[in-house]
Amino acid sequence: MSDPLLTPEKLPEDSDRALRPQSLGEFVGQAEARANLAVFVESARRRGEAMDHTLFHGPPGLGKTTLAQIMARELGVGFRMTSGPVLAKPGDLAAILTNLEPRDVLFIDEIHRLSPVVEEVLYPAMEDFALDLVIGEGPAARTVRIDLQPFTLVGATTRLGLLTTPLRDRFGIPTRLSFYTEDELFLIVARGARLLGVEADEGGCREIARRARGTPRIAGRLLRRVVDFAVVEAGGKVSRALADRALTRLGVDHLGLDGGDRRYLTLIAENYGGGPVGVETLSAALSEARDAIEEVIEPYLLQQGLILRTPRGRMLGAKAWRHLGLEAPKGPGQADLFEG
Ligand SMILES: Nc1ncnc2c1ncn2[C@@H]1O[C@H](COP(=O)(O)OP(=O)(O)OP(=O)(O)O)[C@@H](O)[C@H]1O
Ligand SMILES: [Mg+2]
Repeated sequence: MSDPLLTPEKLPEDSDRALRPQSLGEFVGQAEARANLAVFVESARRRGEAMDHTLFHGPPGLGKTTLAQIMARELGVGFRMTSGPVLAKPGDLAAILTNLEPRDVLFIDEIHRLSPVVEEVLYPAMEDFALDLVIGEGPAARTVRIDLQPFTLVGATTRLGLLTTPLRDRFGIPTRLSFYTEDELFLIVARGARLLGVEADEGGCREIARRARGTPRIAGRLLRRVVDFAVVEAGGKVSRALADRALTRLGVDHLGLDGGDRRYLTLIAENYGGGPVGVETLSAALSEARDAIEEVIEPYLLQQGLILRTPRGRMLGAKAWRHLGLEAPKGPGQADLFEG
């Protein structure tokens, strides 16, 4: 990614632990998902059964991992964590599954990156809490079924569309996470400042929230950087003026866009007349992986109406032209047909 400050992807130095909410009650936003999960958790507890398999999907940094951990804690069960790319062989997954305690939560991050042979192991495990092992080879080979403890699989993915249908269908509770509102991010920033022991006024917290790209992970990261400026230049106090100055110096504009976002928008405006232009073309021109463009850059720009997805490619919305301070070209097929 072009700008490590604004990427919603997890970076090594994110010491998430301090700011990570520990219970559903502490978790801000995603009201619908939270309310539903509270019911499913309570029901599973009362019945003394494993909660149904749950799939979290949505852009990076919105709280998928956090919610999975909270679920285990609220269910009062163990939490095991792995990820699609880490599970190379069927045996890797089988080893984890056979070691689960009853009703444990097994969290598989990036579940869209499971290899097909590993995914095969998951089907009977999810459906019947069983493993089908093949013993022997050739005509003598036979399948032996091993029972597993009942467990809850929690999957997370930034790319729902890349999940196979059989896998997707085995999740009883699919849950979509969406970008946070400014008010929700305000609460998250204010809580973060409290936990970090920093003096931050309402205007300061709101300025950070407004520029956090709808994403709690970015809100936390911007807060830490603004606090650095506050400590060195403002006696440790985060005010609106200090936050504005710090964020502007960090290249984060008033919509929360960073250099990479602006490069993307400017490219479409200046080289492709506002589009439509295909994502492969953009990927080549920006030297960014197509996945990064689709998973990290575009979701927020789409949500903000800065770009539009059409069958022929991406187009700039009227708001993007205004934001770049450029005149939208007139004529059919241009952005003003898609006033957004
Ligand atoms: N609702 C929330 N309230 C407060 N902080 C939150 C909330 N959701 C997420 N966070 C914080 O944002 C950061 C990112 O959350 P998390 O790691 O759960 O995101 P994710 O969706 O799993 O991201 P990825 O797709 O990259 O794995 C964490 O530091 C967490 O503390
Ligand atoms: Mg995660």
